[in-house]
Amino acid sequence: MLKVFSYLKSYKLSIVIALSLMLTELVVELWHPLLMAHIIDDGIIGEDLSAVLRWGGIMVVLALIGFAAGIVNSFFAAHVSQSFGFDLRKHVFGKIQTFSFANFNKFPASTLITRLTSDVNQLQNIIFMGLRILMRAPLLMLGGLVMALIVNAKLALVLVLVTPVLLVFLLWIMNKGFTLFRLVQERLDTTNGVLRESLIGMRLIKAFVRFGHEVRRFTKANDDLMDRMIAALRLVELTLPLLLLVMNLSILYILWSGNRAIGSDSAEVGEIVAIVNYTLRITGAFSVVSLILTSVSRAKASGQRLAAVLDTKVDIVDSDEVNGDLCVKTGKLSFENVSFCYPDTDTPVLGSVSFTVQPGETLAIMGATGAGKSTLFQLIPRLYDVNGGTIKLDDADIRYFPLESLRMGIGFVPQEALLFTGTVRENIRWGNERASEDEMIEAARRAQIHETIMKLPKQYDTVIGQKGVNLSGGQKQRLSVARALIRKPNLLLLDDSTSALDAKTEANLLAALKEHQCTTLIITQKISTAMEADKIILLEEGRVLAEGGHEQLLHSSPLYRQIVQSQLGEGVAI
Ligand SMILES: Nc1ncnc2c1ncn2[C@@H]1O[C@H](COP(=O)(O)OP(=O)(O)OP(=O)(O)O)[C@@H](O)[C@H]1O
Repeated sequence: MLKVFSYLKSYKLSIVIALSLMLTELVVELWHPLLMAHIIDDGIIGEDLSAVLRWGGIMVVLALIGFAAGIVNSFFAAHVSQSFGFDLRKHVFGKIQTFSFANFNKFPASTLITRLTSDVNQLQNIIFMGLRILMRAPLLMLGGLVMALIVNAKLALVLVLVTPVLLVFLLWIMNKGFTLFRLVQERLDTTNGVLRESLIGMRLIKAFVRFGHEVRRFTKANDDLMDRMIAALRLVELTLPLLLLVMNLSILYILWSGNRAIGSDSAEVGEIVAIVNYTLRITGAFSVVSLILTSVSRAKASGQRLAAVLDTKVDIVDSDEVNGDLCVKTGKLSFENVSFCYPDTDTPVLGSVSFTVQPGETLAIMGATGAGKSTLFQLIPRLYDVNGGTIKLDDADIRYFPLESLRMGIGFVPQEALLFTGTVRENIRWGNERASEDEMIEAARRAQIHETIMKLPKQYDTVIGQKGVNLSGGQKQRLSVARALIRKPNLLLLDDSTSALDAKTEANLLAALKEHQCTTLIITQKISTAMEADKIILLEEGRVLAEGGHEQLLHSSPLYRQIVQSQLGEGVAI
């Protein structure tokens, strides 16, 4: 939690200025009842007009000073809170970029969005209020109490008894509220999650006419959020009427005992007016605290949620034995007895997988759905670490490579062709921003997408909608391939990335990849693609069932033969 607030350090001077101005306002506020007492006792009861004018004049000057201090304080409070929010969002976002997939399992996208938006906002609000009014409230209570005791200790005794009890009560409510508001933020995560899924899956929802179902799902999440919010608000809303009741009873007691004190000449009218005035200010301070109690409790819950993100241990980082000089050079890849199961699960997805791909070779990986093909790919750029065995690149354990240079040397085209909002140019150059225009066109040509791009309304400047909505599946796949090729990787991983291409385009793409001698691993379900590879491995339930060239497997693997015959017909010559 302290880590979250450490981002305030950069604004020490502004905070000191804001707090000094807040103190100025406070002093002015505490001075007022004393001046009022002088006006009543010296001026009105003593029938001295000059005393009224003198004390009244001082009162006006002080009020102007307080007013100016309040305005400048607001400027500084706004500057500090907004800058703090900016820094916090930046750092949390930066931290999320370093997360491994195991970390993402703990923090799904919807909760990270809520934390980066709503939770940061809660903290910003509380910092603004803290510098503006919140910190003033306890000081006003303490100052009011001390001043009332100075004016007439006997009459102010009731305040000494009541104020600490109310403070303890407020702290108790704050603590309870914190637990309730943490639940509110969790429900907000769920609501955001449902909303996000519905918006992303809008085409599917319309096609399946599942509009009613989605509305019901959202309404349930929304209802849940409302219920939690009402429960939390009910608790904090109870505090203000209770505080006002106790403080008003105290004022009645002060007036009653003050009346008796005047009778016995142990107090003056001005003193009673001053003490009542201080009691009203203490009541005001309590009201402020109780009104922003919601924000305090919410901010505490939000602070903890953001601290949880910042304190998360990233489990895939450079190892202690990292060799800073290593980078992917030849693209030779070997798996040696690799086994793996996903974090928090105990079912092995890969077991004792071994194979080698020589530099410039193409390896096709085939296997039934769920066999572990995509998982195998994810281990190569260390999106997950192996549980057993070793993966070697250029004959060195991938754990000895600096993570960044390992990933920079690999061109990865995931199963789902994910594009970003922006132009075609921006999407291809996303793979390598330093690439020249010619290099970008070269990558597009190799990916067999250049001709298609030239037919688009603004060619490379054509804007692609969110997630590439205005492109076909095959166009998206080829753009993703171009984005990987612009890096000029020595190792290319294509996860079923040519599935939507027609046979001719696919053959051209594979031929273009071969020309550049980059080691290529390609997951595919199509025999026509696998036949183009130098070597094929058949994966079944996380194990290598067969390995070899097309002809070799036709003779040695009944399963491969079966796949070939199912795709190319029974009459294939063996
Ligand atoms: N993030 C994950 N957490 C836990 N288990 C997972 C995760 N991702 C995949 N799995 C499991 O690992 C197994 C292998 O999945 P993988 O995606 O590697 O298969 P695949 O061979 O690529 O399948 P497909 O051809 O359908 O893409 C499956 O049983 C799947 O349920």
